[in-house]
Amino acid sequence: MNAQHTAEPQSVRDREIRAEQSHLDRVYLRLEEKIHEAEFLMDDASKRGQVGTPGALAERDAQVFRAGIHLNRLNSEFEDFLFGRIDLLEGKTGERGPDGAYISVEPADGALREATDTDANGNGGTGTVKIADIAETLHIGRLGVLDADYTPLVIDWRAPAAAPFYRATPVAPGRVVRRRVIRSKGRRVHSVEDDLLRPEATARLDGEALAVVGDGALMAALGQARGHTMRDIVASIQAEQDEVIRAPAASVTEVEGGPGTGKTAVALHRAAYLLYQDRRRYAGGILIVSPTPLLVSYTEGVLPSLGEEGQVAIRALGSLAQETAGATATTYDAQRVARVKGSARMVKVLRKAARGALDMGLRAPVPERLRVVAFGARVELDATELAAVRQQVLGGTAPVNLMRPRARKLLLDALWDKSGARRRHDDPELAAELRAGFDEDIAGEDDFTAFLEAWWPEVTPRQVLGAMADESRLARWARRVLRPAEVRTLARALAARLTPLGEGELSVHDIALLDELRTLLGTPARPRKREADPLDQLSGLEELTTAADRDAGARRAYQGPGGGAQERTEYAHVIVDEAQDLTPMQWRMVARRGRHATWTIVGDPAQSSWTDPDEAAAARDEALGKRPRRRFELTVNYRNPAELAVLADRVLALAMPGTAPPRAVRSTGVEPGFTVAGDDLGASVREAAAQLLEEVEGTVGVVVAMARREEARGWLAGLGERIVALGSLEAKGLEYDASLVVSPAQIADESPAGLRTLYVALTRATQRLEVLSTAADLPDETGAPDLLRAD
Ligand SMILES: Nc1ncnc2c1ncn2[C@@H]1O[C@H](COP(=O)(O)OP(=O)(O)OP(=O)(O)O)[C@@H](O)[C@H]1O
Repeated sequence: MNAQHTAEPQSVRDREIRAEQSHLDRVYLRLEEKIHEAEFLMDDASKRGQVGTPGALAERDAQVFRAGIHLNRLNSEFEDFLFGRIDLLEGKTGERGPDGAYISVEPADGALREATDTDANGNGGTGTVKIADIAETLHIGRLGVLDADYTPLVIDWRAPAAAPFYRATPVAPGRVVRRRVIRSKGRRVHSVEDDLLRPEATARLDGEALAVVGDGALMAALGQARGHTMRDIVASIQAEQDEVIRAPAASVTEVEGGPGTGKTAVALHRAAYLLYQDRRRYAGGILIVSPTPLLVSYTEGVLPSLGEEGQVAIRALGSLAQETAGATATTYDAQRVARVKGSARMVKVLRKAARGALDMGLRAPVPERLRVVAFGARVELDATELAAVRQQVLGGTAPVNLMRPRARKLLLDALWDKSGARRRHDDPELAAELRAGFDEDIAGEDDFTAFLEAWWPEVTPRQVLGAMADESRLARWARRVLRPAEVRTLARALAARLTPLGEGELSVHDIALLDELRTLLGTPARPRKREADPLDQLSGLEELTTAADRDAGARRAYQGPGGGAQERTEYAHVIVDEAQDLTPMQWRMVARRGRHATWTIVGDPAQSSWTDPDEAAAARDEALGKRPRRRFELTVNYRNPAELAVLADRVLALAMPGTAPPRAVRSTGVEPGFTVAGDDLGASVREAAAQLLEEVEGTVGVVVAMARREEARGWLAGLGERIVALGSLEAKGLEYDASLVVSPAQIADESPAGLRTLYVALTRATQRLEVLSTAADLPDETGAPDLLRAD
C-alpha cells in the first residue's frame, strides 16, 4: 500500500496541498450555502401556523425535521470532512450514478494509450510508453455534496462511485490511476498521501504529469497514538474490509478474523453503509450487540463521526433487555456460574420454574380450596381437584401469565361438574342457559375473583429468578437437566445476590434468563394511555395537539435510541460483535430482537471465552434459522506490531492448534518486555505500569485475571487517566498503546477457556507489551513465563 515515490520535492507537496485546500474551500462555501438553505426551510416551515390537512401538516413536520437532521450533520465538526480523492481513467460506459459521478469500474478501451516517449515528455526518443490521461477526479468525504449545478464536489464514502477508492489495488486497479488520502483538521488541509496504482503508465492530468506524494496513508493512520475511544477508519479501509462493509444486506453476513483485523471497525462502518444504502428499510433500526459496556463506550463515537447515530443502538449484552425487562447489569458471575446460566439447558429449567412459581404463594398464600355458592348450594373444589385443574390449564401453550382466562374457564367447568347441575336438564338449550347463568353468578362473586388472583397470580421474571435461589425447589425444576453440583452452584449464586422475591443486583448472565422468562410468562394487557407511534407521523398527529408536541414527536422519530428516546424491541438489522462470546441463552435473547432482521456477525473463535463452542454454535444456528449465509475472512492484523504478535501466536498455537494467525503488517523494532514480580505484586504492577506510561504517549491497559480486577484498580490508583485496570474478560475488543499483562498463568488457569482469554489479553497493544510473571508462571532467567516461551 505504500506509495511508490517518496522523495518528492517540498514544492510539489506544497502545490498539491494547496490544490486540495482550494477544493476544500469550495466545499465549505457550498456547505455554508446549504446550511443557509436548511435554516431558511426550517424557519419558514415553523412560521406557518397550524393550517392545512393533517396529511399536509405531517408532511411539513417531517420535512422540517429532515432539514433539521441535515443541518445538524452539516454543522458537525468533522475532523476530516473530505479525506480522499481518486483520479480515474475514462470509464467503459458513460452511465452516471445519482451523485453525478460515472459509475463504471472498468476503463474504456483505449483509455490507456501507447505513445512514443516524445509524446510523453517532449524529449524525443525511440521507445514507446503508456499514457494514462485522467478523465475524472472524484473527492470522497463523509457526506455527499453537490455543487449548485449538480456536479459532485464530494462523493459520500458509501456511494458506489467511491468503492474504487477502497477496492483498487495495483493488481486490479480498474479505472484508478492515483488514490490520495487527504488529511485535514477543521478547514485546513495538512497533508496528502498518494498511492499510484498504475506505476507502469505515465499519468497526466490536464496535460501535466500527475504528482505522487507521501508514504502511504495506512501506515500513517496505524502509527497514531490511541485515546480511550475508537476512531473511524474511513480514510483507509482496506479492500478485504470494504467487501464486508458493502456486502448485500440480505440474509446473514458472517465475518471471522483474528485480533486487530478490523472486525469491530468494519461492523460499525457497515451499519453506516446500510443506512446510507437503504435508509427507509433501516428506519426499523440497527442494533449493534457488544459484549461489555467498556466496548460500547469505546466504540460509540464512531457512528456519529460517520454522520450516523439516530437509527443505531449500540448495546452491551447486560443492557439488551433494558426496554423489556427494565433491568441492566454490569456484574460478572464466576465462570462456573456463568457456564450454568448461559447453557441452553436453562430453557427447560426456566420453563418448569415459570410454571412452578404459580404454586409458591409469592405474594399471598395459594388457597387450597375453592368454595362458592351456586343455586343456593355450596360447591367446593379441594386441593386434589384444584391441582388437576391447574395441570389441565398448564397443558396449553400460552405464556403463563396469559393463561388466567383459561384457568377461570376450567375452574368454572370443574365447579359446574361438581354442582351436579349438568344432570338437571336434558334439553341442550335449557342446559346452556342454565350454565350461562351459573358462570355469571359465580364469576361475579368477589370471593371467586379474589381466589383466582391468589391461585393464578401474575408472576414476574424477577420473582421466578428469586424463587430459583432455593436449592431444593431448583433441584425439582432442574431434575434430569442439570447435575446436582450445577444446581447447587446456580442456587447459591442466585441466593447470594437476590432476595426470595428476586430483588437485588443482577449479573450480566441473569439478563438473558430474565428475558427468556419474560417470554415464558408474558405480560398481561393492561389498559394504558395510548402513546403515539413515533415512527408514524400520521398516527402521531392524532395524539399530538400543539405544534410543540408535534415537534417533540417528530424529533423522537428521527433521534432514535442514540438520542435517548426511541427504545425498540425489534430491529431491521442486527450486528453482533465478538460473536464468539455469546452464550446459548444470549443468542436466544439477541434472536428475539431480530426475528425479521438481516444480520451481520463478526467474531473470532480463537478469542472465545465460552467453554462449550458446539452448544453456542447450535444456538447461533437456531437464532439465524434458514437464512442464507455469506462468509468473509479478514486476514491482516492492523493493531499489533509483528514483534508482539509473535508472542500471541504462541498462545494461539496452544489454545487452538492449527489456527492460522492474522498477518501483522507493522513493525516497531521494540520487543515485548518480561519482568518477574517481587513479593509485593501490587507494587510491581504499579512500577511496571508507571514505566509504560513514561514510554508511550497514549493509553495503557493493565490486564489481570478476573479475580484480581478490584485489587488491580487499587494498585493503579492515582496514576492518571491514561491508564486502566481490566479483568481479562473485560479486555475484549479494546485497544491500548501499551499493555501490561499480569500473570499469564493465572489468566489461563481461571477457566477452561483461559488460554483463549490470555490470547485476547496479549493482543491489545498497538506499541508496547510488557508481561509481569509471578512464581506461578514458572519464568525462566529472562523473566519469560513458561506459557510464552518459544520451545
Ligand atoms: N483499514 C484500516 N485503517 C486504519 N486502521 C485500521 C484499519 N483496520 C483496522 N484498523 C485499526 O486496527 C485496530 C483494530 O481494529 P478492530 O478493533 O476493529 O479489530 P478487531 O478485529 O475487532 O479486533 P479484536 O478481535 O481484537 O476485537 C483499530 O485501531 C482500528 O482502527
